[in-house]
Amino acid sequence: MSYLTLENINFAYGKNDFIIKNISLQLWQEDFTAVVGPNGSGKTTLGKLMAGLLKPQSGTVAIDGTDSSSMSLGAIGKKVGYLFQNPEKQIFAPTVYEELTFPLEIKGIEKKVIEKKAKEAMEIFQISHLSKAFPFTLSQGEKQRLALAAIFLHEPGFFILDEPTTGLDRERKKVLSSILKSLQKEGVGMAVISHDEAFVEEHATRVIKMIGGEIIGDARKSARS
Ligand SMILES: Nc1ncnc2c1ncn2[C@@H]1O[C@H](COP(=O)(O)OP(=O)(O)OP(=O)(O)O)[C@@H](O)[C@H]1O
Repeated sequence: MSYLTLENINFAYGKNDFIIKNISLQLWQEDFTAVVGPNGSGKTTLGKLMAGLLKPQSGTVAIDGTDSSSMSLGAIGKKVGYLFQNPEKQIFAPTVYEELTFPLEIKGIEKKVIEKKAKEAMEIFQISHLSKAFPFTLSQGEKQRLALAAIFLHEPGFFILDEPTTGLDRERKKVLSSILKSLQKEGVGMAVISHDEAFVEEHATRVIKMIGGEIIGDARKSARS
């Protein structure tokens, strides 16, 4: 079964023209899907619709078999993690450690379990040495790995990443690439909005091309396993 299923989606910001025009799309966890296309073609908007952050004027988005219009944002967050183009948008706490532990505390999870989970996430995302740092002083790559670690703690089955390589040097890109590869090995689905052709070439098993709010290409590079 596809993990994300969009059917006849139309979306406009307020009273403006439609930005997304009658898109139907199925995304599978087994794929690493890249969404490409020129600036303004609607990639970010489509990503936010997939993640339930925007609601379409018409059409449906089903997440893991459930119509997302009947799901709370919290319930959606457990299924789909969304990395914003600017990771600063999703960082709130005074330290890296608290950024990771706070959402779990609100959930009422036991302190020892929280500590273990946060430590594990910091190791995976290579930010253990920054545990006590103020998140806003981190580099772009570190902020991004922190945002990814925070998403990871919700254990979503699918990640949607908006331009994840922007502002990363070659080394940081390598770190990100290996993290995404190991997440995918564990069965987490990936959809990446990207202008980075080398990154898309390296990772994507499927490439969706958008122009003017429509899908004009959908090519699979390797068989879905
Ligand atoms: N909050 C908003 N309110 C009104 N219009 C918006 C808003 N966000 C985006 N748009 C418009 O929607 C269109 C599609 O934008 P979107 O960001 O989805 O495209 P994109 O393909 O991701 O572009 P880029 O590659 O530049 O990030 C653009 O014309 C943009 O100006």
